[in-house]
Amino acid sequence: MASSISSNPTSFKTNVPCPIKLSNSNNNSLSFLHSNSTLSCPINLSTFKKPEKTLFQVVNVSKTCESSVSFPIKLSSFKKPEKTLFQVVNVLKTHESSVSNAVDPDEKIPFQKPTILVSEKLGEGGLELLRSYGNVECLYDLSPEQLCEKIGSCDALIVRSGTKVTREVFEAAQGKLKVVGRAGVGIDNVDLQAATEFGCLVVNAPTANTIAAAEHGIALLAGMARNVAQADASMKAGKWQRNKYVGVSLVGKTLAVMGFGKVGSEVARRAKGLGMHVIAHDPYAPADRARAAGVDLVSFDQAISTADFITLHMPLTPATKKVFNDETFSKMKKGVRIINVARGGVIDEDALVRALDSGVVAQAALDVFCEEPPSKDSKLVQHENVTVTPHLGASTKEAQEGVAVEIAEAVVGALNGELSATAVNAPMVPAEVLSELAPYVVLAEKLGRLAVQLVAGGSGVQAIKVVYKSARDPDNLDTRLLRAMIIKGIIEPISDSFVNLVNADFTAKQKGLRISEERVMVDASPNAPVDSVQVQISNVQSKFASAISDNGDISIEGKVKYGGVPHLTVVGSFGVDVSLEGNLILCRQVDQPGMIGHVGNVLGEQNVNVSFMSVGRTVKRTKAIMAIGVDEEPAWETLKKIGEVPAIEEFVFLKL
Ligand SMILES: NC(=O)C1=CN([C@@H]2O[C@H](COP(=O)(O)OP(=O)(O)OC[C@H]3O[C@@H](n4cnc5c(N)ncnc54)[C@H](O)[C@@H]3O)[C@@H](O)[C@H]2O)C=CC1
Ligand SMILES: O=C(O)C(=O)COP(=O)(O)O
Repeated sequence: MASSISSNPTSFKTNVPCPIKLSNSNNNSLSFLHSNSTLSCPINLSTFKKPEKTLFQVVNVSKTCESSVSFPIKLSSFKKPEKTLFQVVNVLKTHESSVSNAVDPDEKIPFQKPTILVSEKLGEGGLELLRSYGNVECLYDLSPEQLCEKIGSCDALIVRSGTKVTREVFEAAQGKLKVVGRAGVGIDNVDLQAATEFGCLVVNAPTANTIAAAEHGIALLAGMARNVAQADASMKAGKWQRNKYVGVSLVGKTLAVMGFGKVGSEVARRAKGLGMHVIAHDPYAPADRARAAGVDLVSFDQAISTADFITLHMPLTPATKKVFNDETFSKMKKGVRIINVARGGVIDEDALVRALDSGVVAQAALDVFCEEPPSKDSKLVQHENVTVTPHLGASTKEAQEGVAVEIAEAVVGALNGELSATAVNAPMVPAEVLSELAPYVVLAEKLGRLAVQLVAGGSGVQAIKVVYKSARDPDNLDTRLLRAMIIKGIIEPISDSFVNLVNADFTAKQKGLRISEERVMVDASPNAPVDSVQVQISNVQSKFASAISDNGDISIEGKVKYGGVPHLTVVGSFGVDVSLEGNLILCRQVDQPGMIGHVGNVLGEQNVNVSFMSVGRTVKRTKAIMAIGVDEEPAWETLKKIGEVPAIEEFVFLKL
């Protein structure tokens, strides 16, 4: 008879402040408790070999922690929280012990305030909000070394464009850093790949400085056209040079907006108000949005070759790096004027100096530079036809207050484990979609968790297929969030990886998991985004043979029912209906009267509370599957007794 108990007892997440404590919840087991019950790790001490050393070993493990250890152990003070817990469990597994007097399990665990490092000047409104939630440290002008030294004790980091958040920073954080907040738009100063690998969420504040940047672009455009900065400097030097500073008019001139996003479109609107003819180039902007603004979307070459003024508003990406270079300057109208309020790196600065010297570019007005601040002897900065500002696009009082509040809200939300609408390295789901998907997120994680526990040891999970059935058009179903949660459910029970929305796809790839998805339209309620979710694992054996469907895969399916509760509805070829709460026992039995009572009695005698029971069968009086929801984890002896009921052919205990 096949039987099993899940061998990996851990289930935890660390993207919230996570105080844990060890407690002897009864004479025979040691439990990790967690304040918001996401961590639950009962360890059966009867299997340990050296009882007296257990506690000592745990303390030794905790010496990898920065501060001295006392019970309760605070996971948040460890350098690698997710690894630490796993290590502790491993140490405990090598011993046999009962730890008496560890901690009172009923003792309340205080909320530990997260540490938030603010490395650049942030508006007071945002700081206030952060202070009401965590311990805020404002440390400006840290060197890269100082930042790496400091980051190991921080849960969140808030930066603007001046702090380079490199791979070294994430490495130095050793898993402690949960979120980087960019108080602004451009995230080219954050190593997103490294953040993703380390499961660190990156959020930005994409809207609050749009108008400030657009207004600065217009200020540079008008100021450059009329030589305002040069004339001012000349007068301050005691001169009166009216003939030297004759400008050019804007009205009737063609302005090419490169990057028709938030800032670009606001610049376009304002330029039209100045009487300019505005064209734009943006490979990803919808033509109808441009048309509605009275702007023609044109090709890159058309834009740069017809414009009198070119204003840059695209992000710095590998595709846009140095797109303004010798070759593209040579295609421009002689005497063109360029404004850059986007990123210095989109221009080859040496090539721009050459274009200015040759007169192809008459003037440039630059707020941003490849290297910030640029060197004091930069030929570009010193060029007499160039106007410069020290990255001031977002620097208005209004924008800075707005950005500070926007980022503080995003960071606090992320520390609370909420999904962020401004995440840049995780599925970004609009708030209304998020609330609609929330119950399915729980269902997805539980189905992943169940499916992987059905795999027989040594099978090696590789190919996973997820089928979403929905009454809605498959193209309107954004499944990224659900896929990530299924991956989390699959990976966490079988490894020491900490998986979150940020690193789910990356971790799956690293572990060699191939996830394919299918969206199927079915006749169901259009009010629900999803009718059912099915998880199949191919090419594996199951420790519960009945979970194998007709096509040879482990297959389980679930639905969200009755006010948002996730239910398991299909196991293999058997229909069942059991809510996915607590733990689950699946039994295959000969379909005959009295089975529910029999098994219920065995559990009742051991004081295991049955929360739900459901029987599913394919043919009457042949085989049936009984799904039993239990609040407590039954002792091994109890499960054994279930297995000894003559009509029961196989059973499995699964932890949700
Ligand atoms: N100087 C400053 O203080 C500030 C600078 N910025 C910078 O301005 C830029 C634009 O910001 P937003 O408008 O808020 O971003 P956005 O994301 O709303 O717009 C960027 C637009 O560029 C387009 N784009 C992408 N690749 C392109 C390419 N190869 N050619 C042409 N267009 C391309 C995108 O499709 C998008 O429409 C960013 O680089 C941002 O960092 C933003 C605020 C302040
Ligand atoms: O938001 C952006 O992209 C900006 O460039 C603004 O940068 P800052 O926050 O002023 O350092």
